[in-house]
Amino acid sequence: MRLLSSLTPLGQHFSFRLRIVISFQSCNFPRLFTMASSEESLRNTLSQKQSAVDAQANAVRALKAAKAAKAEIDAAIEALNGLKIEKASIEKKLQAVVTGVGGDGALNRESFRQAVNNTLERRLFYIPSFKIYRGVAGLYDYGPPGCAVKSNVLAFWRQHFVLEENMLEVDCPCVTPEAVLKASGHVDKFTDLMVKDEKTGTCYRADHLLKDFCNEKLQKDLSISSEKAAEFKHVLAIMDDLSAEQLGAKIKEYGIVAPDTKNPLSDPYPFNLMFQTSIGPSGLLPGYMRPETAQGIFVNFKDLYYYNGNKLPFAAAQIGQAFRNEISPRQGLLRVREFTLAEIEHFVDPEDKSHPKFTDVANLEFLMFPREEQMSGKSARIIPLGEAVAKGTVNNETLGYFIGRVYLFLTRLGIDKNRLRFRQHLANEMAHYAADCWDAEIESSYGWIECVGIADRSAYDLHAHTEKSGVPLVAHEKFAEPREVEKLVIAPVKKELGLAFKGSQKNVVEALEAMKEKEALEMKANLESNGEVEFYVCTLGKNVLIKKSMVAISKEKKKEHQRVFTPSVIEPSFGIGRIIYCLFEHSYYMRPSKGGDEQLNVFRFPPLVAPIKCTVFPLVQNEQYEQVAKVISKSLTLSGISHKIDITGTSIGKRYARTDELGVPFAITVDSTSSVTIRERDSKDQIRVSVEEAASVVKDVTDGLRTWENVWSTFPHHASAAAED
Ligand SMILES: Nc1ncnc2c1ncn2[C@@H]1O[C@H](COP(=O)(O)OP(=O)(O)OP(=O)(O)O)[C@@H](O)[C@H]1O
Repeated sequence: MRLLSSLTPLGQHFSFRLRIVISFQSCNFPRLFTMASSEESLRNTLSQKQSAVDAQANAVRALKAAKAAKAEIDAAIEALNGLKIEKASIEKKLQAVVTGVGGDGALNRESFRQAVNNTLERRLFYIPSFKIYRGVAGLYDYGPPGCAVKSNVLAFWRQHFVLEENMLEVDCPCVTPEAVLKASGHVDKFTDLMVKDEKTGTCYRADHLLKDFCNEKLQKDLSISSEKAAEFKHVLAIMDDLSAEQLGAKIKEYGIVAPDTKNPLSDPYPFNLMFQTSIGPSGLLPGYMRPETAQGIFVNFKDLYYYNGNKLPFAAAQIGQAFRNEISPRQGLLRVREFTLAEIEHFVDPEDKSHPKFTDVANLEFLMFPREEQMSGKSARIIPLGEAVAKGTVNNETLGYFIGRVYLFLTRLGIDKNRLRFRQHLANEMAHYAADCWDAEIESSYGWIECVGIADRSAYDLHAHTEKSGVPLVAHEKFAEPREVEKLVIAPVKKELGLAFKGSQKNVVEALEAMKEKEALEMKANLESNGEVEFYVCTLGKNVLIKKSMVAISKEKKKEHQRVFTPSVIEPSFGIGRIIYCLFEHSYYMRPSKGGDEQLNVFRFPPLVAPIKCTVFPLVQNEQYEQVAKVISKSLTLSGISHKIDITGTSIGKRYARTDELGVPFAITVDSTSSVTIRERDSKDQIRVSVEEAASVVKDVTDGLRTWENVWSTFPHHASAAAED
């Protein structure tokens, strides 16, 4: 019994069963006792006791085994939980890798975007155009603060580029005759592939649907195999190479349907993005709304070159509206149908693309994403600009110079340098004539967005307009001494060619004249040895047989006084709306109100771009304070500082919150007739200055002549606006 009493509850359970066995057998003792001797009886009792001991020992062993098993089970459960945690963390990491943000990034991005956009629309930074008529997709109005930000961005653009680089600014019409855009290639090639919902007729950009499908699979479907993931990545990489047929085949293969209705889609077909019009009442002169401002500069090259004293290099610049009839405008200001472009066309000698001021930017270091690194699946990394040009990653110094200047422009506006990268175009993204292209991409809640394209377009545009207009858009290099040069002369014999090729004679003549020196000299050698040669005429799409009598090829020596050449063009092209939207996102943050019960919106715009630099508040509604506020307002006006007086009777805390939401960097509060406080938006710190000094202090800080830290240490101050409520 001692043994039993020392057992655990499980042991007692076993012992209970044992006791039943014992008592059952003891019921039979009296009858057995009469039939057996006392020895036998004792033996029986002993044997029964032995059985009981054995049973109890078994029970103890079973209990021990159960205990060991329980420990094992606990350990297994712990291991399972550990594995589950590890799995969740790997899932998060995978999500982070594919989305580029935290594991729950998609949700954060969306709620962040919603918060920014609610504030932007509520405070009239920008709003859908024609809202009372239910709006039109892809058209937006800038309201007062948005307009002010835009005009500040453009003013800084003019300062940073036109003024500091001595550029020639022009302003050309938006309505452009067809001939100009035919020459530039826009009439024939400025297209996107479109698909239609077969039932409703709603249009979509075919590549966007395929891109969205692949991205969604990669980002949200964690169950796809690594082979499938590689396939989707490959499709994304070759997207720009896909023909209409290939794009259509992929859409069918993946079962992509109309996103809004799930209806089947038509085959993709090209849609020209230009808005067509006709110029004048006759309707006989077709025209388009320009899709870019650049063409206005190219067609004026001759006059601008003359204006510049017939000297290269020089740059012309233009700010203006561009129009693109986007198939499916989306993402707010990022893809719209009318937008402001600021473009620079820098004309340079193709044989000398060095830049005298390259050393000014060579030491800049920032995120670059060269073509090779993209192809090998690596990430953008920080590269010194000087190194990128020296190693040939960036094609030439002038292109590199503009990349550096664009970096400085964007970061001074307030774009976060850690969310800005320069991505080189892949070979399939570049036009065949381009020497090199880099996009300044800014990361927003929509991902990485191309905001500035910086391209070396070689001589393509000027060549094209020379050819179509018949006006040579060329530059001259005058030699100090005449130079003897050997020139290749290709003289097709039109009579012979006409007899042989009849209607195709013109194609053959043009192809012969377009031969490069190496090809022409090879033809000459072949004609001399064989008398005839096979020649591929690209516009006919076939070989023709050229005989010796059909063309004369020679090299002649000539004295030349100048070199005539078509300049190369390096073009930085800024989408102002995209830059502004990214700036809104990079500047926005929320902070708790003083009581902590509310989240307040703030735009931390640098003074340079802030829509209003300063607000003036009389602390309470009172005649004397309002008079002081008017005096300060007058001196701010004289100093050229944009500002606003807020004399509403609301609490000072509410008025601060309202201006923080507009991104106003400074607030002057009139709380006496001799001195006032100036509060800085982000730190909420305040200094006390005399009424007479207030405007000049704000001006010094907004103009960047003094820092806030400097004025803070100079004037009496106190931290974090105790009186904000
Ligand atoms: N629909 C648009 N809405 C707003 N900005 C645009 C639009 N299309 C182009 N931009 C801006 O104009 C700049 C120059 O235009 P570009 O022709 O190089 O763009 P793109 O390569 O056609 O742009 P995307 O590929 O995004 O359509 C771009 O870097 C971008 O900032």
